[in-house]
Amino acid sequence: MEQDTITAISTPIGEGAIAIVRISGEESFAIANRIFPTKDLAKVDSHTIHYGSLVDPKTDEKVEEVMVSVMKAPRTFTREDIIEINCHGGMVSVNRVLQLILREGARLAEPGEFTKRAFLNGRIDLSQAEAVMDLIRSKTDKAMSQALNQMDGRLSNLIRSLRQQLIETVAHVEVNIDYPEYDDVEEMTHQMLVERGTAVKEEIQRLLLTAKQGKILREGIATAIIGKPNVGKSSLLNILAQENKAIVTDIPGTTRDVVEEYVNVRGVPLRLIDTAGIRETEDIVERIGVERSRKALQDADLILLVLNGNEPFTKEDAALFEAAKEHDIIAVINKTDLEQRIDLAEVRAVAGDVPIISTSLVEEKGIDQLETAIAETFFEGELDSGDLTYVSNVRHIQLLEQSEQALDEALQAVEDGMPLDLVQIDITRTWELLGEIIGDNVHESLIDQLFSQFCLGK
Ligand SMILES: Nc1nc2c(c(=O)[nH]1)N(C=O)[C@@H](CNc1ccc(C(=O)N[C@@H](CCC(=O)O)C(=O)O)cc1)CN2
Ligand SMILES: Nc1nc2c(ncn2[C@@H]2O[C@H](COP(=O)(O)OP(=O)(O)OP(=O)(O)O)[C@@H](O)[C@H]2O)c(=O)[nH]1
Ligand SMILES: [K+]
Ligand SMILES: [Mg+2]
Repeated sequence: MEQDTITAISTPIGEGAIAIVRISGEESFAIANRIFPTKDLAKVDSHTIHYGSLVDPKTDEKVEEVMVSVMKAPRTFTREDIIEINCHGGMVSVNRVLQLILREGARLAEPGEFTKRAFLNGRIDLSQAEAVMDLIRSKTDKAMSQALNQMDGRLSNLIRSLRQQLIETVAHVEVNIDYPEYDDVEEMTHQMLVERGTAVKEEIQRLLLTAKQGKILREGIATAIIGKPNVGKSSLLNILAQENKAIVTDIPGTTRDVVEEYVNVRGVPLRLIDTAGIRETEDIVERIGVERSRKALQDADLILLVLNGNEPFTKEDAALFEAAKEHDIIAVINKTDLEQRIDLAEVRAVAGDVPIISTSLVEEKGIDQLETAIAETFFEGELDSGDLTYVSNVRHIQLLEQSEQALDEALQAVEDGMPLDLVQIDITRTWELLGEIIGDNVHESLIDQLFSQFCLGK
C-alpha cells in the first residue's frame, strides 16, 4: 500500500471563484492541523466542512481564509484520509496554499494519482478508473452517461460474470483430468465446454458489436463537410451548430483551415469538420488547406458532400463523390433559393443510392430533412445508451478481440478432440485476458501509463 501523503490542486488552473487543494494519505490530518489552527480536524466528524484561517506555522502569518473538508478513511475517494481545502480561486492564493502543504510534508501528486490510489486500494477496478477519465473528457451527453454507467461498474460486472462462467468450466475440466477413467464424465465435459464456451463467446461478440456505437458515443461521428469553394460548407456548419463558428463570406477560399465543432443532431453526437473548398490552387496557404480537407475526408465516418444548386454539376463535383465513395455520404444541394442550374439527373447518376437533400441555408430550408437523413444513416431509430453495456475504450476492445480468439481456439480444440489440458490452457488464457479489462494481472507499467493520462489533481 502507498505510504506518501500526496497533494494537488484539483480544480482548473486559472482564475475562479473557488479552488480546491486536495490532500490524501496518512499524514493528511496532521498536515492540515499544523496549518489550520482554528480547530482540531482529527476530532471532527468525517464528511464535515469547517470555516477558518490558514496560517503559516513558521511566521504565524495568515495565508488564507478557507473552508476545509474532512473525510476519514476508509470511506473516501482514495480510501485514505482526505483533506480538501477550499480557498479563493486566484493563482497566487492557490499556489501559496499548495506550497504550504508541500512544505509541511506532502508530496506533489502525479497526474491521476488520487484515482490510482482508489484503484490500488480496491475501491474501483481499472475499467471504472478509466471511466473516470472518460467522464472528464466526454464531449456529449451520451458519452457522459456511458462513462457514468461504466463507473458504476456495469462493464466490470459483465466481465466478472463471464470470467466466473469460464472458471466453472475449467473446474469441470480439472475433474475430468483428475479422473480420466470415467468415460461419461469426459463426454459431459465436452458437451459442457462447447455449451458454456459458446455462450461466453456470443456475449463477447455482442459486446464487440457495441464497440462501433461506443466509439460514436465517445467521440461523436466524425463528419466532414466537403465541397468545392463557396458552395456553403461553413454556412452548413454554423446552422447545425446553431452558432457562427466558421467564417462565411462570398469569397471562394474563405476557409483555409479545418474548423471543428461538436453538435447533437437528434441525439446523435457529431464531430463536425468544416474544411477548405477543394480545388486546384496556386495559393500556398489555400493549398495546405485543401490537403487537410482531403485528409479530413479520409478520416471521416460520414461525408456531407455539398453542391451548389445555382451552378451546373461539374467533373470536380463528380471527383469528390469518387474520393468519398468508401464512406457514408449524404449529398446536399444547397442554394435552392437561387435559380437552379444543376442537373439533378446528372447528380443522381453519379450519387447512386446516396441520399440527396436540397437546402437553402440562407433561408434555413431543408435542415430538418438533412437532420433526419443523418440520424437514419447511422441508426435504426435513436441511439440508446440506456440499457446496453457499451465498450468504447480501445484497450478494452483489443482485449475482447483477443479473448474471443483464445476462446475460439479452445472450442476448436474441443472439436478436434484435443486433450483437455490443452483446451484448459486456452480457456485460462481467455479468463486472463478478460481480467486485464478490469485490471487483474495487468503489468505495473501499464497501470502507470494509463493513470499518467489523467489530469493533475484527479
Ligand atoms: N469536493 C469533491 N468533489 C468531488 C470529488 C472529490 O473528490 N471532491 N469527486 C472525485 O472524483 C467526485 C465525487 N466522487 C467520489 C466518489 C467516491 C467518494 C467516496 O467517499 N466514496 C466512499 C463512500 C462515501 C459514502 O458513502 O459516504 C466509498 O466508496 O467508500 C467520494 C467522492 C466529484 N466531486
Ligand atoms: N443564396 C444563397 N447563398 C448561400 C447559401 N448558403 C450559403 N450562401 C452564401 O454563399 C457564400 C459562401 O458561403 P460559405 O458558407 O462561406 O461557403 P464555403 O463552402 O464555406 O466557402 P469556402 O470556405 O470559401 O470554400 C456566402 O456568401 C453565403 O452567404 C444559400 O443557401 N443560398
Ligand atoms: K466562402
Ligand atoms: Mg468555408
